[in-house]
Amino acid sequence: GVHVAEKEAKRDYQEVYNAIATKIRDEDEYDNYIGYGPVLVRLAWHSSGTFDRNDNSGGSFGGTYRFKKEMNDPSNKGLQNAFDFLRPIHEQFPWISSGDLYTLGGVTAVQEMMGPKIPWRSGRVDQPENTVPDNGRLPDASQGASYVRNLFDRLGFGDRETVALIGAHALGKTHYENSGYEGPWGPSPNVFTNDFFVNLLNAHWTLNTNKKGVKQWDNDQGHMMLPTDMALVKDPKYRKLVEEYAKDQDVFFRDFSKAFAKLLENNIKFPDQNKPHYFKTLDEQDL
Ligand code: HEM
Ligand SMILES: CC(=O)Cn1cnc2ccccc21
Repeated sequence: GVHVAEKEAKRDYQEVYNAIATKIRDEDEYDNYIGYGPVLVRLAWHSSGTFDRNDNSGGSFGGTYRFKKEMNDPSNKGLQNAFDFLRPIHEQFPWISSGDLYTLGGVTAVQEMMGPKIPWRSGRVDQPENTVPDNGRLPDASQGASYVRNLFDRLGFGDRETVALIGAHALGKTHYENSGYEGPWGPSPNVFTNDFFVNLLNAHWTLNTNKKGVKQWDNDQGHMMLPTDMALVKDPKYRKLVEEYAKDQDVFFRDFSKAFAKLLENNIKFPDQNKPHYFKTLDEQDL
């Protein structure tokens, strides 16, 4: 059922944001100097994307990613890097819940990669191991548009929110050892832009079977797209939205911010007193 967040305690969440942001800035060598930003965004998404609106199960509230059943979900391969990155932050701030930490990590990463401000509320409460949702709720990249539409409908999202959210694939890269897909990163792996949409529309894409026997789309500049990425330009309704976001990064940022905040809060009811935090970036604080 829907979880009720606990009333916000007198805590300095900007301090936690700053610790995460400073660590992202310092540990820049990870993944061939892409850094930890993208994998932190993926952890926030995967810890929230288990939500099912049909029975109000899953979602970020209980911080259940910390348990091996969820951590070892094949869909979560590679996210241990984000978990290990956050461990010293959790030791420094033991009062923060796992669910709050995993979602705050994604918010910090988006903002420090020059993405939009993401409003964030605290109050998630760690739940026991017997509340871990089943594996298999996160999306399969080999599928087409109708699969994507159904999966995001289960998460409570329409077409506009779905296309905006997948725009996060402007960040980071795919890794053979995690998902069986591989591709050098896109034009801006650790700076948030609308490049994913521009790329989808402008490049010439060829469907190949890669070294792991997995089908993926490659272009002549060495970039790649997943089948579910390509579905966004094959489906006419999705394509309209891709064209809109490729033309206007501000509209993409506005829609991404709303949808990402909603994703991280799925299945949670927050007390009115828990106001959304709009965190300052390190640059805005001259740190
Ligand atoms: C149809 C929906 C989606 C599918 C099938 C999908 C699938 C994937 C796959 C296969 C990877 C590569 C993982 C690896 O090999 O390391 C990946 C990476 C990534 N995904 Fe998605 N994804 C989806 C939606 C999303 C959403 C909604 C977000 C965030 C809002 C997101 C954020 C990311 C990020 C940031 C990476 C790069 C991670 C890194 O560089 O380590 N994805 N995704
Ligand atoms: C930047 C780009 O389009 C490369 N790319 C395309 N699809 C992706 C999925 C996950 C991570 C990176 C991805």
